[in-house]
Amino acid sequence: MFRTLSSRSSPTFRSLCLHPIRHFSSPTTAVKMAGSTLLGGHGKKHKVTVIGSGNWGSTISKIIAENTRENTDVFEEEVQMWVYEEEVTIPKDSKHYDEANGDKPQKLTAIINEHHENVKYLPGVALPSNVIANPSLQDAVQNSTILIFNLPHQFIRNVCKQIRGHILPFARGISCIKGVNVSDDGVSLFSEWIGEDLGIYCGALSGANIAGEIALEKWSETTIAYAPPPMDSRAPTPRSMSPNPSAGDLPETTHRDVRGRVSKTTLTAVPSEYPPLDHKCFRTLFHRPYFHVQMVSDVAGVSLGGALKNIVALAAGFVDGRGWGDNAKAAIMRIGLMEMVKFGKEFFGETVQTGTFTESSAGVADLITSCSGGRNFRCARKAVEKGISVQDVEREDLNGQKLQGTSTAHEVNSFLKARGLEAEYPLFTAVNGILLGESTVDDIPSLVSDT
Ligand SMILES: NC(=O)c1ccc[n+]([C@@H]2O[C@H](COP(=O)([O-])OP(=O)(O)OC[C@H]3O[C@@H](n4cnc5c(N)ncnc54)[C@H](O)[C@@H]3O)[C@@H](O)[C@H]2O)c1
Ligand SMILES: O=P(O)(O)OC[C@H](O)CO
Repeated sequence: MFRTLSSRSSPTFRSLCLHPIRHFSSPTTAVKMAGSTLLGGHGKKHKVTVIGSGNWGSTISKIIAENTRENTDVFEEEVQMWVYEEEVTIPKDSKHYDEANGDKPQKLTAIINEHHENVKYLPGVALPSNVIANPSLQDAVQNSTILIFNLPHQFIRNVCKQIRGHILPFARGISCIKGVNVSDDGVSLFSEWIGEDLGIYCGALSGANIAGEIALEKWSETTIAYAPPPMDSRAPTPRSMSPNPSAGDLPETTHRDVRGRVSKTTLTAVPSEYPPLDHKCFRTLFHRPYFHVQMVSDVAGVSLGGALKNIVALAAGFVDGRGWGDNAKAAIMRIGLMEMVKFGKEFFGETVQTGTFTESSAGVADLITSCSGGRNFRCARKAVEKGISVQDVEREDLNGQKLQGTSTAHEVNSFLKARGLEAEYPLFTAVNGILLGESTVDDIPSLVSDT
């Protein structure tokens, strides 16, 4: 059913492996050197906005604000964080609970700006005071050169609609969203969808990144995929400092999309008054001693890893909830990883590197962590244990946080079904069938068996 993956020693395998950019031996030194020596000396600084403030959005805002504070020659210290405004009651067990206010609901942005804590989506974690919660999308993105998209994928379309025409034409994005966009035309990644919709270049961040652990500064790794568009590396940065596989002989305003085609989006170059937006700059923005960044250029592989592993995590939760133990979970991960690679190769072509799935944090590592303790896994496990739907568990247990696996399973299934390819992806198909009540967990072994 599947093509066999290349053996470790084969040239094909070697050429597909990742070649991370290794910059410096110590993370702290890296931040300092990159900020003061390599990126500084430009007239303007980058302003950063994080669009989204959930569990991961708040954690990423914390990371970024710590780094903008340490690199004020490159970035404006203040980080705007767009918050989907809601009225929130501070929980009684929170240190910010105030007897005088009691259970009176308050605006989430006001709570964050006063107490420097997102009491609803990241309770108990102090945010740096340079994270500014902003309920206005258009105000939050104004004059920002770096836009970090970090919200559940079901909301991104509406958010992009609201900011279109209100961002700098030369802004650049990083999508931290784990999901895929399916339409009649096919399947697209949020990084490419955002880029095309807003007329900017957008890379992707994904990894074995359970937000709660990183917010507590427990060590983890992540992968950032960013292929700087040619016009950015031509103007301010010597080519040798900005690895750029998308360059070549393209005209000034064009670049290659994640599938290796010449993009229809016309880009505006980042003016040379700003420090160059390249791998070093993004590493400086995201890397912390407890959050290690690997820079790559495979945007499709990184985005697909983050999206598709959520379907596999649901399957892992199903078999765990059924009480089948670690062997069954390992089988789910093995089959899931193969379907992820197959999907990437089949629909995103040769630009997708197998090594992104098999070697990076955005691939196999995220699969393992998500199948061990992620929300999709936990909710699916509980649903089977209690005999209720995954959506019911999500509503009851997650306090407004959103699962990405359920909608991704449906979206990927409708894409495969329309092409008559459901049987080629038996695990993805089984998960969708179980969510719809058409199959049971007991059916999984026979559904995924290729013998
Ligand atoms: N939480 C994690 O551990 C984690 C880690 C890595 C990646 N991710 C990915 O990050 C992305 C963001 O997830 P999260 O965990 O930060 O979110 P979340 O599930 O914790 O929070 C839900 C967010 O959606 C917002 N929201 C609710 N209704 C909305 C609306 N109508 N319009 C816009 N926003 C609305 C809420 O305000 C809240 O910020 C997802 O794609 C997720 O897969 C999450
Ligand atoms: O909690 P989940 O299932 O949304 O997964 C969280 C992260 O994506 C794990 O890397």
